[in-house]
Amino acid sequence: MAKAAKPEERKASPAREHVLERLFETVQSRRGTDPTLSHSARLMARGRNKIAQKFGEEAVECLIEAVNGNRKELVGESADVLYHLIVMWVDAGVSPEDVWAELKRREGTSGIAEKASRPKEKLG
Ligand SMILES: N=c1c2ncn([C@@H]3O[C@H](COP(=O)(O)OP(=O)(O)OP(=O)(O)O)[C@@H](O)[C@H]3O)c2ncn1[C@@H]1O[C@H](COP(=O)(O)O)[C@@H](O)[C@H]1O
Repeated sequence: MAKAAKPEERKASPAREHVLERLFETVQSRRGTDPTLSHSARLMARGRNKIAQKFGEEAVECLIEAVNGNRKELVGESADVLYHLIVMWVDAGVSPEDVWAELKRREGTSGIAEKASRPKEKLG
């Protein structure tokens, strides 16, 4: 009988990672296409400020659902945030691999320890 993987040996769900990568590829393929046929193309044609504004709006809607304890709505708003974040990555030339690499670089470093290691800001 196969042994159950220890928590540290368990791989991240492939489906979770792949859906974001597929979405990235889809949005990237929409760049410069007909904005009447693709919401992503329309959003990117409206420019970086509009993309950033939409991301900010979706993030605020997401945090409102979290604060209000609306689990189902939080799931939907989270999907909106991720979609708009991916549009922002495509527009800025950032790839999912860039972000995964940064997350992997941080693996195992506590946020508390990282903050404590920062150079102290000078006062006054
Ligand atoms: N995940 C999404 C996704 N989430 C949200 N949205 C759209 O985002 C829009 C948000 O509506 P809003 O009124 O807030 O935004 P807006 O139309 O820019 O409005 P204003 O700022 O002008 O007021 C809606 O049209 C949603 O359908 C998405 N549109 C596309 N995707 C994914 O992107 C793929 C490619 O889509 P297209 O680029 O449309 O082909 C799709 O197959 C999906 O997988």
